[in-house]
Amino acid sequence: MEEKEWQIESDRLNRVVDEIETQLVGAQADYEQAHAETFAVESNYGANTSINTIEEDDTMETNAEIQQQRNIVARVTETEQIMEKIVTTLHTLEASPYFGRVDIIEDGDPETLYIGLASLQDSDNDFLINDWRAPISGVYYNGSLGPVTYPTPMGDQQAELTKKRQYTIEGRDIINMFDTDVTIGDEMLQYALGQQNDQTMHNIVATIQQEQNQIIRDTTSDLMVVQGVAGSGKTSAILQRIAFLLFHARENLNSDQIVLFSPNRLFSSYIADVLPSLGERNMRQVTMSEFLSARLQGLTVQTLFNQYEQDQHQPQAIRQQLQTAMESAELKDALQAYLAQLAPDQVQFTDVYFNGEKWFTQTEFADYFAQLPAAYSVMGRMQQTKKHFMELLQNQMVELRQADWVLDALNQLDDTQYHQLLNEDDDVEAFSEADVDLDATLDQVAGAYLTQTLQPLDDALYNTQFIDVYRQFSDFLAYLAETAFAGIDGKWWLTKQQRFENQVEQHQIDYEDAVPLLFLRDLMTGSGTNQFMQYVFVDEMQDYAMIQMLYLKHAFPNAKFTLLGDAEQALFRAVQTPEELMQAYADAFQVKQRRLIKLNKSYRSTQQIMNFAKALLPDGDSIQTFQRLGEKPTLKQTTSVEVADALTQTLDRLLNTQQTVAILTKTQDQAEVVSAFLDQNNRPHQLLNADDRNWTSNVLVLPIYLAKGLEFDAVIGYDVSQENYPDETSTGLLYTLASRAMHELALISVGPVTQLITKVADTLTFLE
Ligand SMILES: Nc1ncnc2c1ncn2[C@@H]1O[C@H](COP(=O)(O)OP(=O)(O)OP(=O)(O)O)[C@@H](O)[C@H]1O
Repeated sequence: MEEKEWQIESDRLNRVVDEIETQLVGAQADYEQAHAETFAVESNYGANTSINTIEEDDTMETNAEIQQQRNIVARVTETEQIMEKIVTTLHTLEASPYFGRVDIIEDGDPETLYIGLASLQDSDNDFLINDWRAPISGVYYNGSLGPVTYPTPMGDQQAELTKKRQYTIEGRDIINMFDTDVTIGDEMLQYALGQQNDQTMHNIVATIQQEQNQIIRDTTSDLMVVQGVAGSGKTSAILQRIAFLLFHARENLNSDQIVLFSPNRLFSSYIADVLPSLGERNMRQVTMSEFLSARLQGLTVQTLFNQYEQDQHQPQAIRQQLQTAMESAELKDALQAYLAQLAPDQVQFTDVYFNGEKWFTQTEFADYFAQLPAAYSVMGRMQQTKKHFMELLQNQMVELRQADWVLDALNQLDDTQYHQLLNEDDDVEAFSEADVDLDATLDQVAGAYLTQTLQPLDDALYNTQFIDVYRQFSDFLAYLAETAFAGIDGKWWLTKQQRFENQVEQHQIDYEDAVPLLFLRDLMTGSGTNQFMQYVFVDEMQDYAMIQMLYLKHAFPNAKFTLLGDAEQALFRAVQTPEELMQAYADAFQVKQRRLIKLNKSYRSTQQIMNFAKALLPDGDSIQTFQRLGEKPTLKQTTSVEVADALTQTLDRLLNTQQTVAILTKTQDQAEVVSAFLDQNNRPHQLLNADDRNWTSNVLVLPIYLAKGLEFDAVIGYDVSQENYPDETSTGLLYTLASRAMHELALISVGPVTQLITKVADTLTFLE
């Protein structure tokens, strides 16, 4: 580019940074003032609340005052947070003010817009930088030169795009800059992708590709399914999409209303920096096992990974069939059919206890339920039963105000406890009148005491704990036996029932049973839904069973769903085509607006690594690779005697040029073997398992399934032998393994290499 052009850009950059620095001085001062104010109010608030609580006559006044003080604290804290955010944003912009520019002609007027991580206005309210999420910024990512449109509140606006320029800027220095005419050009991407991995993911806003942009900027789909090949930017798209949604619905959406189901715990820390780097708070994150455990308190839910490890030891055909049946969408139909035919005497009621004694008995619940009209659904009758017993409890509480044990208990209270109970009654007027009448006061305190003391009972009723869900589920399994569900002989269902009962006795539950059990409970009781969640994201969707997806839809009925995954990376179940998946989800979710997006271009790995990974797949040809060159992956065949040496040599070689090296194994047991080899040879490393949330070492040993969604500079695939990867069912594992590597891949086989790899030998370099 001409020197003059550089000069113009450089001058402008300097002016923008000057403006940022000026604004920073002001913002910093405002922030410090806000901080001082919060501190002053908080100190004051603390002092005020401690004065009056002992003086009983002042109690009411203090309460009102506390409320007022709280409001003040909330207000000043909010101001402080806003100021802090402005300062942080300005610091971010100072480090790199913008990365893109578009020149457009709109209604005959030329306009130049600069695009960065956040917007910046000067004192005349002119935009010096536009937020990458602003509607106009869309043309930077989407449009080729020529006519473009972008959305405005008044409808689509037409414009002519005459220039698109990209920059790499550090502070006041333009490191690189070039014009491009189509989408975001290769040079910037080359640079971004050639970097070494520093253990956490980065945002990609400077180089978002057109096809990724569709996912990020979609605001209308109720269900979006993204099938994207390994390294195509699915996870990146999720995170930038969240930042985009938070920007667009700032008033109506906050990050607590977005949840991401992530494949494993390591992944959560891997992506933790992306949203903060974009000036947003992280969404909620949970793995499926964590989500289920939270809903099944008291039981240890087996994880998907335990299930996988267990299957390695006992791949029994029948167990597999039972599992598939338990995970199918049809199981939900079976649950509904079961409930529809459930006779009152089959409902498994249980006693509700208080202080070790039965308060309401199983028979009372059963009798009440049985006399309700059978025309109502089980759920309807159950809710009526719950309502009835909750009212009954309320009435009992009124009667019990005079009971001896209650009066005795009140006599034991000291003054503070007594007054605390009085204060718990938030009906202020009733309290002031009651104050003059001793009997009424006592009655009121007794009422408050009972409400507090019997709260666990109220909770138990509210949570329908009068149903024994485990016995009910066992009965459901018997029903599956009777109906030979999924064409499986009843005797096998009975063995499943037996296993379930044994497990529950040990406070455990199989992964595949957890969702059906929760579904049964929720369908019986009308519970388990969260109306507040607005967006649900599921990464690695191919690892979820259909029944689990249905359950998520049930649990978050108001949420829009974005499901992302790669059918080829299916480690735990059979591969499905994207169209099949979309159809299945769309039928199951019954949504109006749905969209299927396919990402076929892979960005993570060098072309050589991807050529190998693609070759492993039957339809690998459809995967496009990004032109970034490296060495061919290597393969070394060794023996069980020499493997430890081969491993250490390979590791040492890779560490010469790469920062992070992951040794990926098929199972956790093999990871332990590898770790022992490295220990013997004094190679520092970290062995990871399913409970780990983060890592610190630059040499990691872990099973492939825990590396899902992650990436490393170099990967060593440990023991790619025929014995370890015997047939096509292992293709997904090898493909996932290979596609975790950004720059280098080395494979080691103990004994003969798997045929899955020998047939693609030309994509590899063999080492002696
Ligand atoms: N537009 C882009 N600009 C820069 N880097 C990108 C872009 N798209 C993807 N990448 C990089 O490619 C790598 C893979 O992206 P990401 O992890 O989002 O892919 P994925 O589809 O979720 O992969 P997988 O399914 O294999 O886990 C990351 O390092 C990401 O930063």
